[in-house]
Amino acid sequence: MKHIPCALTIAGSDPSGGAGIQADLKTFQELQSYGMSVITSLTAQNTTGVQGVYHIPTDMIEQQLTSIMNDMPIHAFKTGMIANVDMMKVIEKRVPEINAPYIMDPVMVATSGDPLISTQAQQYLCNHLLPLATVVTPNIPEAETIIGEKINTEDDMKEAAIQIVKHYGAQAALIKGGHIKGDAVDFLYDGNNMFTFSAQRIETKNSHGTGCTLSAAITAFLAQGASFYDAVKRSKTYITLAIKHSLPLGNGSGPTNHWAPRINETTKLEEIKS
Ligand SMILES: Nc1ncnc2c1ncn2[C@@H]1O[C@H](COP(=O)(O)OP(=O)(O)O)[C@@H](O)[C@H]1O
Ligand SMILES: Cc1ncc(COP(=O)(O)OP(=O)(O)O)c(N)n1
Repeated sequence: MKHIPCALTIAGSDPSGGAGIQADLKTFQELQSYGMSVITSLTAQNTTGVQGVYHIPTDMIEQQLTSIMNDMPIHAFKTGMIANVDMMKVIEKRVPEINAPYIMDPVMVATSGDPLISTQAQQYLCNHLLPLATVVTPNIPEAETIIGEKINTEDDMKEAAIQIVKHYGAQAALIKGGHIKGDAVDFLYDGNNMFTFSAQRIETKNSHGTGCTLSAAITAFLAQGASFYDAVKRSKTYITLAIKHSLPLGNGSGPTNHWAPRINETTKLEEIKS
């Protein structure tokens, strides 16, 4: 039987389907990796913001992980919303045992401005989980929180990527440029080289879940054995298409379109899946 790439997400649930676990599983499926999930928190949220949160007890988070690890292969995994230090301790213990590329989306605050993790958890994430990450994918506000400095320019973004690798010990850092004016430019530093991934900015308010979707795509491609560079390049193509065809749903910031590569863009689909 052909190798079946298996990708796992450890994250919070977004019942409106644009971000969190739901975005991750849709992305894994679209990009042809088998998707699995461990749910850390249930949020009540929609395109306008977060209305409520219920945290899954840590022993149940651990049990979900155990069930998967005892029975299923994991070729790459990502984390998203990990709301508190106790949850982080469970994940920290399991990362070395999973022994696969670890993509960390350091989710802190939703685009709506609603906080998704506690202040102590932000600190713990920087000091304990970041050093375990194969690649960490902060947006600009998250990168600012990690390094404790403002980021205003593309040079600041590159400097942040270098600092996160050198100071916090992540193997690679991808700083995403969604929250800065101009083209949507992301920088990847892998400890040796700085790579630039650029796309024209698409004028839309419907960008709910862009970060979750991008990191899930990187996870899906790394599960298939892609190199770092290829995984990020193909993921950037995917997220750009997903934003280009984003969906005007809800009264706030609508979701990206996870099936975008199938919309009259067959050449793009080949480009992503090759
Ligand atoms: N309006 C846009 N047009 C094109 N690409 C975008 C746009 N907004 C964000 N992106 C891209 O989407 C990805 C996620 O970035 P970002 O929005 O910064 O993350 P997050 O959702 O974590 O805040 C990045 O590749 C970024 O460059
Ligand atoms: C459950 C959950 N996890 C993560 C996020 C943040 O998603 P992100 O892709 O960073 O984008 P926005 O939703 O902030 O646009 C979330 N909202 N919910």
